[in-house]
Amino acid sequence: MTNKPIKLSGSSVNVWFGSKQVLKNINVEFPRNQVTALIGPSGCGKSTLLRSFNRMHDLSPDARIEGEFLLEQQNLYEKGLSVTEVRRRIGMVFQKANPFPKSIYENINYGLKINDVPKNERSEIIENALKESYIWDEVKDELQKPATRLSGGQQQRLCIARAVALRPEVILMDEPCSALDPLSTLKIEELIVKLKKDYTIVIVTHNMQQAQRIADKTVFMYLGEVIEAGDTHTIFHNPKNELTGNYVKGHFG
Ligand SMILES: Nc1ncnc2c1ncn2[C@@H]1O[C@H](COP(=O)(O)OP(=O)(O)OP(=O)(O)O)[C@@H](O)[C@H]1O
Repeated sequence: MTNKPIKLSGSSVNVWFGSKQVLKNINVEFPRNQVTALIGPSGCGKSTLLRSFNRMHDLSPDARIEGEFLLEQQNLYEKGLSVTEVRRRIGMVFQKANPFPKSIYENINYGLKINDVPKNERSEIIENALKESYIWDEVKDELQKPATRLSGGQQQRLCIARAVALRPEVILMDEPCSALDPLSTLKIEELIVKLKKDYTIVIVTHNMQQAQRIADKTVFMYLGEVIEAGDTHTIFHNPKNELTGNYVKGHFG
């Protein structure tokens, strides 16, 4: 198990949608500068847990959330802490790349604007974010082109660039490769492994090979609970819980 300090954690987390409880007494820790994979069968609550950390349920009237969510010492649900500030520090990348229907440049510029980054600093930040996300060489001559004309894999790397431009501390990724071909998937995986030098990454994935290729730590969830968490090699090759073993061997899910 890793000895890295904990960057992000959830304690005694319970979440309901209406009367249905979808997360049950979750305790989870994400080490700094590591990639942690959340795995488990469809509907077990992986996305719900991920989204709780950057307050994506704030606008769901039927969502009820209990527990403590900490980014280091910062309580993410503290009264007076704005959602914009939480999301500046905890970026998110979604399953389906979701560029705005604007130029490549503007896709990144927008977040800088709403976070009050001075205008004269933005071009350099945009260039660096595109470089950091392994897409600069492909788009540097057409920054004014609509982002929606990029391929799916390029759009996803642009969305990662959009997240890193704000210098978050954590990047949450919800099945970022599920809509991509194998080559684009490998590029994103390479990128994720590189990004962990600067960011703490939590990724939801259904791809067991992907979890083993990129995650330092893996958390197995089942029916709204964390069944087992540990270093990825142990979870896949020597799990303590029989349910974990059956899931990673593909016996259900
Ligand atoms: N906004 C919502 N309102 C009501 N129910 C919801 C909402 N979001 C999720 N749920 C329910 O919560 C449960 C957990 O869903 P969640 O998407 O977190 O699971 P998951 O493990 O990420 O699944 P998948 O792997 O299929 O994406 C499901 O039963 C789902 O229907």
